[in-house]
Amino acid sequence: MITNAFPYRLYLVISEESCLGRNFLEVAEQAVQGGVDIVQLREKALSDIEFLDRALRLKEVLVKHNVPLIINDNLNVARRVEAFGIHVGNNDLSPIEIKSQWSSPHCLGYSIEYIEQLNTEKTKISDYLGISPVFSTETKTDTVTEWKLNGVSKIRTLTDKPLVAIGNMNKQNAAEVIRAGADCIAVVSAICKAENPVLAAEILRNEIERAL
Ligand SMILES: Cc1ncc(COP(=O)(O)OP(=O)(O)O)c(N)n1
Ligand SMILES: Cc1nc(C(=O)O)sc1CCOP(=O)(O)O
Ligand SMILES: [Mg+2]
Repeated sequence: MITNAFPYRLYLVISEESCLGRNFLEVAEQAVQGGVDIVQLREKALSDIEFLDRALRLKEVLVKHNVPLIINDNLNVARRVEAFGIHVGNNDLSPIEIKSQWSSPHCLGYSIEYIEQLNTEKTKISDYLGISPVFSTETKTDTVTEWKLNGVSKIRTLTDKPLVAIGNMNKQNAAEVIRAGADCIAVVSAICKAENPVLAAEILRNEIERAL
């Protein structure tokens, strides 16, 4: 469920390469203008120095709009950029390590790929959970469980943590995924590959709001 610590509804996960050759900073700012209220920088192929450079530039844009920055996977970059938080999955630095190395109140997101994860210490100490993936997607293919709507509902019955739905989320399915129990919708393609990222974010935001 939504908390004061995680009040976000529309979550952009962005990388330079997802933006079809456009400037990713402009795409991020347009997304925020359309209603994105939290942004994750996910760069899988850059060096730490390059990742840090992109993160610093993105943070400069987001700070103007009071929108928090989450860093994917890389705790060094997250610390150096003084990010709001970090998102990790089962193949990354463990949430327990992160909490011990980077004190609260930083926000820790953790991907849920197996139902059994809901009973673990890693989940208990995380600030939000990524439902990974709700629907399979070409953007990330090394996934395990396609949760679908009934998976979202099942996870909802087992935890009060804020739930972020990710994986092929778009304007056609956002409302039903919220109604199934997600609190927040995370997207790459639906905004980064949209002809008009402002409009794409506005439509997604409206779909979310109408389902609440
Ligand atoms: C909001 C959100 N949810 C899930 C993920 C996936 O994280 P992970 O499982 O660590 O996979 P990679 O993104 O690192 O490939 C995410 N990034 N964001
Ligand atoms: C970054 C990420 N994580 C996923 C997961 O399942 O954990 S799916 C994904 C990519 C989502 O991209 P799109 O909105 O283009 O489907
Ligand atoms: Mg990861």
